[in-house]
Amino acid sequence: MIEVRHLSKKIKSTYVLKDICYQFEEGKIYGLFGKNGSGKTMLLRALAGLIVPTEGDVVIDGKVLHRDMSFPPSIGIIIENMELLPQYDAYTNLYILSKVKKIASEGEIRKALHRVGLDPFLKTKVKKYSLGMKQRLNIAQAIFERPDIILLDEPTNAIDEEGVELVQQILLEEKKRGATIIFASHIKEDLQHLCDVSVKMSEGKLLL
Ligand SMILES: Nc1ncnc2c1ncn2[C@@H]1O[C@H](COP(=O)(O)OP(=O)(O)OP(=O)(O)O)[C@@H](O)[C@H]1O
Repeated sequence: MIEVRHLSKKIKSTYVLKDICYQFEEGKIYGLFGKNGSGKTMLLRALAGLIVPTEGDVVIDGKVLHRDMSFPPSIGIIIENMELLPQYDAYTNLYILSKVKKIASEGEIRKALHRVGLDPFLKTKVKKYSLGMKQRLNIAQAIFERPDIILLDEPTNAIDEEGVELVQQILLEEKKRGATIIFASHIKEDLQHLCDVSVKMSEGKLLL
């Protein structure tokens, strides 16, 4: 379970997150919706431990981020401006990442690529990928180690219709596995129907 306690973030003199209190329950899909600049990415960054709150806490399974741990121990994430390693192919990108935690086998890496609709044996360097192919690889990167928490910022960005269906299928499969999924989107149509809970954000606040 992820508990957000009176979370605020001030950048320069502006609060971009304002006193957010919320509990994300295990094994559910949450959609954060809201206009550009409403704070969705910032909230995902706070949940991932990528920004330190100005006030309040993020508590994961009873442990406070930045006090008891630096980052959530089991997390997969797509965040804005993610950088893949452009000079390598898709498999090598995930293979290099897999050496950090040593959770995923080579077979599991190829399976993750297959799940997002990429050819697991394609030797093309990622720098030659289309935007949609890069986004598919981002999704594979977020799920291939079967994390407990999956945070996805605009997961269907640049993805075609067929790809969106794959993303939908993957989210449902990951939920079935027990993962807690929180995604942010400013488009309601493609993923909202999968959400157990849809939450609206506006001006740094959750509208509940
Ligand atoms: N590095 C930064 N420095 C200063 N302000 C920032 C920074 N990053 C974001 N902000 C501000 O924080 C607010 C929330 O931004 P955030 O990126 O979380 O919005 P969002 O809801 O994800 O928008 P989008 O749908 O465009 O991705 C915005 O007002 C933005 O200008």
